[in-house]
Amino acid sequence: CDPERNGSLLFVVHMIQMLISNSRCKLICACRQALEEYAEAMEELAFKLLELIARSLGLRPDRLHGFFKDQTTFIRLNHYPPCPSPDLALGVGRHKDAGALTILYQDDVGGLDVRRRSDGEWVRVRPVPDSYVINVGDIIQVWSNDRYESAEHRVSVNSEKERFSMPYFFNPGSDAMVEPLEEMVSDERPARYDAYNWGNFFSTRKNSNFRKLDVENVQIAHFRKDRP
Ligand SMILES: O=C(O)CCC(=O)C(=O)O
Ligand SMILES: [Fe+2]
Repeated sequence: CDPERNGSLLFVVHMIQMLISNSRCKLICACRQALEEYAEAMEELAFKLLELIARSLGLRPDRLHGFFKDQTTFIRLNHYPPCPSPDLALGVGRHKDAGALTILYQDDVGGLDVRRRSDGEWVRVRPVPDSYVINVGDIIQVWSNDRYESAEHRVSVNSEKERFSMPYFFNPGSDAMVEPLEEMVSDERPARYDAYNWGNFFSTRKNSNFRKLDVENVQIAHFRKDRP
């Protein structure tokens, strides 16, 4: 064993390790920067959508802004590998988005299904290039006292193609108490929900959101005043 040769081998290994971790770091930094820029653009869009929703409810355009001071907004990067038996597996189990708004980017593979209210059928959301799918979440359903509805959806997998999607979940601060807005409540249409704390609701929900459950996860229906 030649200590000099060993030393230079170790040096080469060390250099390779440095190169690998350096390029990994560069990749992570580039990815981080792209995501930060994306998040900024999404936030701008989310506030515009929030204003449109407020207007559609006859409210001041900035009526809902205050709830988003200490946002718990996040982005998820979803990868659904191909599955040889798509009938036996789901990419994401049925659920409703718990937050205020979801701005979903999906590639051209398709797999998002929305439950049609009239007959309970699952309907595929056809991917449209250069466009987003906007989900109204549970919070807007509650704020609007059921004028808006959070749609149930799921993701089916594809037998041949992998699929990518990137939802931006626009959520209020964890201290926010969610309840029907006073402007949405009247003698003819009393508040349909009791107030709940968003932070507690979300931490309970996210622990089991995407598993196939025998029992229903926490839902806004549990806060309905007319629940059985
Ligand atoms: O991948 C999708 O199209 C939707 C994913 C989804 O519903 C979610 O992450 O909440
Ligand atoms: Fe979702």
